[in-house]
Amino acid sequence: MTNNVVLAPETAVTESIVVDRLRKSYERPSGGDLTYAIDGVSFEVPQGKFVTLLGPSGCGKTTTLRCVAGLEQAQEGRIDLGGQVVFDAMGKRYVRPEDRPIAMVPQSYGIWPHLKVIDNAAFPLRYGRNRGRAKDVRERALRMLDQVGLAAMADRWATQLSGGQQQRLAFARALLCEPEVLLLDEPLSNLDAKLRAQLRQELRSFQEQFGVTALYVTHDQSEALALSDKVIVMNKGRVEQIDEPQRIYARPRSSFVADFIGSANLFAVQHVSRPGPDGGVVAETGIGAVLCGESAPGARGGDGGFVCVRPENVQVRTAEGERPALSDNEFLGTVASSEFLGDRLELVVRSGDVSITAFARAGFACRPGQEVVVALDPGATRYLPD
Ligand SMILES: Nc1ncnc2c1ncn2[C@@H]1O[C@H](COP(=O)(O)OP(=O)(O)OP(=O)(O)O)[C@@H](O)[C@H]1O
Repeated sequence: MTNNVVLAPETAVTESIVVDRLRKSYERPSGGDLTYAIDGVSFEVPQGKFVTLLGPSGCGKTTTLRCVAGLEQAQEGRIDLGGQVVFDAMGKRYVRPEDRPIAMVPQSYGIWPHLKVIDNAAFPLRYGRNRGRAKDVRERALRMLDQVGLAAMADRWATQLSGGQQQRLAFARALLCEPEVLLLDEPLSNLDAKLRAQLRQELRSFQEQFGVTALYVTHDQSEALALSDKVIVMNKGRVEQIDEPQRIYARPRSSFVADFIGSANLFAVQHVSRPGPDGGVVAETGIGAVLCGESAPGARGGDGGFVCVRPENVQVRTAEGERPALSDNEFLGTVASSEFLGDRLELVVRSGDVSITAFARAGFACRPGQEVVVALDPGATRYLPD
């Protein structure tokens, strides 16, 4: 592949990033079967949006981000940034990282230790893609440092900053590149939990203020849900689901997504009825017949799949009498464990050979071994055909 830096003509752009059927394998030094680190990854990010690549270690998030940056080349697929084709395996087009309209904030901040804070911030104005355009380099860098709360430390050595301050400096420097797309590879992972929560909100508000498109990599689901306009959930090199955070949580498409995001009860299904016009099904499970108000795409009548219900959508009440009356989606069970979490109890109830996790109010009186009735809210109970 040649280092062709000729760009396609500008077109009307609404998508800042278009990734189309990207496939990449790494060569194995010891030989053996080729496996794809990313295998047919496609997604689009509209201008000014914040989109997160989320998934477990090794699922291909960083490889995808590095392909967008131009630090890796895929064997198949195409990437457009800001309406320009920056990579096309078929057309043999590859634009070098320094010629792409991007800035990258790596996990380790990428701060130059031998430079003062101000010179780190001013680096892209002096040596970057837009060098020579800015006359008032120091003033512009100072203004940006002021925005991220570091102006008073401008003349310190960069190594004299705390981790959180270095992260802000890395962010200021990236924004001074005036990128179309900001690429962030787990930029908060070296910070403690409290600082992470504070900085992620700051990061989001800077991103919105500057109107830059952000592609963010994390394996931390709460970070992804809190920050993103859309989340791309990846598993084994493939995209499992692309959706808004609320939909990812409430309407997972697969048992993998349901299990990876938050906690979920997943009951194996022996047999399921054909979905009705509203997507509802009746699923035969180890606890009996469960009414599911919705099905994920691809559901048909037949065998297999899972019922998915979040613990907050399971109600628990004390079983009254020897044979308590049960309505639809109510099941008799025995409390296996009860944990006090401050604002609520987390209960595990055994029903048949199935364990159901539920939340109850902190004052709910129950003890292990006690008989209870669990009720699954049909509107929040979902059938996943995978
Ligand atoms: N330079 C490389 N050479 C060989 N294999 C690699 C290389 N980089 C990544 N891989 C493999 O490609 C797969 C995807 O890796 P990648 O770093 O993209 O995953 P990730 O989702 O970002 O993981 P993490 O959250 O741990 O950083 C993994 O199986 C990994 O071992």
